Amino acid sequence: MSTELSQSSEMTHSQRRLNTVLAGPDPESPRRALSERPSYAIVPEHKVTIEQADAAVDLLEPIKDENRMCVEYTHVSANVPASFAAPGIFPGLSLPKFGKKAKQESGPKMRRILYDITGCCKPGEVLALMGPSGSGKTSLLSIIGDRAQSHMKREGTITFNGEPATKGLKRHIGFVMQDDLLYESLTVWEVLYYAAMLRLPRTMSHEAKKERVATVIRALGIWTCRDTIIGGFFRKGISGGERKRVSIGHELLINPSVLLLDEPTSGLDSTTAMHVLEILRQLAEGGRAIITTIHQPSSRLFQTLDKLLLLSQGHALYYGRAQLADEYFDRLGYQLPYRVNVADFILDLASADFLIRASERYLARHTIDGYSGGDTAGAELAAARDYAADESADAAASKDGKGSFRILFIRAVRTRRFQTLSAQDIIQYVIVGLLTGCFWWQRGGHDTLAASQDTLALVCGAAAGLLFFELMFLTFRSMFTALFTFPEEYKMLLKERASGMYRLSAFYFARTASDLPMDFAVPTIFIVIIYFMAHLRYTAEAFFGNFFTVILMGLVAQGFGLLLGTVCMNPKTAQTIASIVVLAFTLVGGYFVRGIPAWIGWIRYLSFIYYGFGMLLHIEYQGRTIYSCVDPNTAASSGAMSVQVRLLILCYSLLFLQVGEPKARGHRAYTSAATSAGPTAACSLVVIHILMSLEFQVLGHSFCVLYVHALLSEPE
Ligand SMILES: Nc1ncnc2c1ncn2[C@@H]1O[C@H](COP(=O)(O)OP(=O)(O)OP(=O)(O)O)[C@@H](O)[C@H]1O
Repeated sequence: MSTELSQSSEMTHSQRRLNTVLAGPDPESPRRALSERPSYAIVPEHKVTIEQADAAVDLLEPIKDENRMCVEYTHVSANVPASFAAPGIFPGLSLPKFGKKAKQESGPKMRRILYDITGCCKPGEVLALMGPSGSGKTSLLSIIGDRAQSHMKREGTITFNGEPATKGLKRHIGFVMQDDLLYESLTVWEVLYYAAMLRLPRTMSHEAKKERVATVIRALGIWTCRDTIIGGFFRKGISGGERKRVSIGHELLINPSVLLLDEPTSGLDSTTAMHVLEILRQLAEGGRAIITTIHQPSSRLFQTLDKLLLLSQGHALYYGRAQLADEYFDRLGYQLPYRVNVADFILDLASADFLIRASERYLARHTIDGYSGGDTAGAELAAARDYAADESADAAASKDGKGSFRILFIRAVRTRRFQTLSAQDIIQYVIVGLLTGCFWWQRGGHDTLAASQDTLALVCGAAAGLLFFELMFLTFRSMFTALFTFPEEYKMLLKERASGMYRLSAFYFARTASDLPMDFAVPTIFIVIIYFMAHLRYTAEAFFGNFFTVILMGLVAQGFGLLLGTVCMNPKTAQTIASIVVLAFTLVGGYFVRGIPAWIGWIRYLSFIYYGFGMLLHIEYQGRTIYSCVDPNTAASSGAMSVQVRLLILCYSLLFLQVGEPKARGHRAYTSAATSAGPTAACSLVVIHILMSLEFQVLGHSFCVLYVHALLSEPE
C-alpha cells in the first residue's frame, strides 16, 4: 500500500489524469462499475491520442540551470501616433518633404498606450498579461520581445538576467504571434522540419534536427496529424488548436529559455485552451519563463496561472500572484460576488476608469506578494551565463546565405505544390492550347496571306495573330500571378527574419528561383500544342527560338509583376496599375495599333511585348516570302513593323555583324518584316540579351523595394 502511495506521489499530474481517464471499472465490483461507468465508451484510438498528447511534453529537455533567464521590464511606457497616416499608393516609398509642410508634419501627435509598467517573470513561472481589449497587452509583449513596430516610441528597460538583450540572447526567446502565420500548403512535419533546418545551428547533424522535430511534434500531441497540411480558407487542414500548437512548436524547436505568446488560447474551445495552457504550465516547469497574453480565461484556466499583470488603458491595475487577485480587489473594496469567475470579475473591474486611480494609489503604498519588479533578477541569477559567445556561432550558421538558400528554395517549391502544378492549371493550359490550335489549324505553314481584317496579318502571314496571342496569354498570366507573391509572404518574411532565420537576399533569390522550374513546366504544354496544331515553322531552330522567346517574355512579365507587387504591397492597387501598364504595352506591342504619333510612340520601346512579338515574327517568317492576293498598297502601309525590327537589328548590328538585306520580289511579292532581319541566331541573341538585362534590372529593383519595406517594417 505504502509503495502504491509513494508511486502515486511521484506521478506527474498528466499521468494521474491519464490513469483516471483510462482506468476501467473495477472488475471485482460489476454492480458499482455499471453505475459509475461513463455514458461514453473509450475506444482504443482515443487512448492512444491521450497517451501521446499528455506523456510527450516530458520529452522536451528542461532548460539547464545556467541557461535559465529572468525577464524584467522596468518603467516601460509607450506612445504611438495619435492619428493614422494613409500609406499612399507606394507605402514606404514616399518622397521627403521640405519647407513649411515638412515643419508642420515633423512632430505627429502621439498617444500614450503604456504607463510606467514594471515587473518580471522568473524561470518556471507563467505570467499572464490580462486586460480588456486595447489595454496594451500585445504592445507590452511586443516591447518585451523586441517586436514592436518602429513607429512605436518606447521608454524604460527590458533586461534578461539583468542584461539588455543582445542579438545572440534574443535567439533564446521564442515569440508566438496571435495570428498563426504558417505556410498553408505544407504539412505539420514540413513546417517544423524546414524551420528546424533554418533555425538550428549548422553544427547540429541532420539526423539530430529531425529527431528534434519529432520530439517537438510528440511533445505537443500533434503526432497523429504530422502529415496533414496546415490548410486555410480554401483547403481544410488541421484544427485551430493544432495550428496553435504548431506555432508553439515552431518556437520550441530552439528550446527557448523565454517564451512569449500573444493570445495562444483565443478562438479555441475551453478544453483545447486548457490543453494549450497545460502545455505552457509544463514548459514552465522545465525552467522556462513564459509570458502570455490572455483575453478571457475560464476559471479553470485562471487557476493554472502563476502571476498576473492586469492592465487597463495602459496602466497596471494589479501585478502579483494570480490567485491573490480577488483578495487584492477585496482590500480595495470590490468583493468577488458569489459564483462569479475571478477572471471575469477582474476584467469587469479593469474596464472601469475610476479603478486605475484607486489601484495606482494602493500600489504605491504596497507591493503584492513581494513582487516589486526590480529585486528578483539580480542575486540568484546574477551568475547566469552570458550566451553571446555561443550564439555568435549559431547566428553565423543560420545567416549563412548558401545553406539557407537551398532550404528556402525547396520549401518555396513545396509551398507552391497546389498553385502551379495543380490539375486545374494543367487543364486550363491544355484546353486553351487545343482551342487556339483549332482556330489556327495548320495556318502557320501558308505562305499566302489569308484574307484578314488586320493589316499586320497581311504583311506577316496568317499566324501573326496566333503568335501575338501566344505571347499575351503567357505573359499576362505570369505577371498577374507574380503580383501576389511578396504581399502574401511579407508577414511571414518579417516573422521569420525577426527570429534571425535567414538573410533577406536568401529569401528573395530562393523565392524567385523556385518559380523558374514551374514557370517552364506548364507553359511548355501550351506552346507544344499550339505549335504543332497550327503548323508553325517545322525546324528545330524555329521551335526552340519560339519556345525560349515566349518563356523569357513570361519571366520578364513576372519580373514586372514582382516589382509592382512589391512597390504597392496592396494586391488591389498593384492589379489596377498592372492592368494599365499591360494594356498600354499590348497596344503598342506591334499588333493592334499602327502609325502611332511620334510624341507617344516612344512608349513601344518600353514594352517588352513589342520586342517579344518582333522576335516571334522574325523566327517564324525570316527568309520566307509571303505572297499577297490583295492590293499591294495595303501592304505598303504596314511597313512600320519592318522598321521596328530593323531598328532592333541595327542597334545590335555592331555586335553581330550579320544584317541581311531585304530582297524585294516585285510588286506582287512582299518580303515579310522579319525577312529583312538577318540570321535567326543573331537576332535571337539580341532579343535574349535585351530580355535578360530587362529581367535582371526589374528583379533587382523589386529586391531593393522589398529591402526598403523590410527595413521600414522591422522593429528597431
Ligand atoms: N502600432 C500601433 N500604431 C497605432 N496604435 C497602436 C499600435 N499598437 C497598438 N496601438 C494602440 O494601442 C492600444 C493598445 O493596443 P494593444 O494591441 O496592445 O491592445 P490589446 O490589449 O492587446 O488589445 P486586444 O486584446 O484587443 O488585442 C490600442 O488602443 C491600439 O489602438
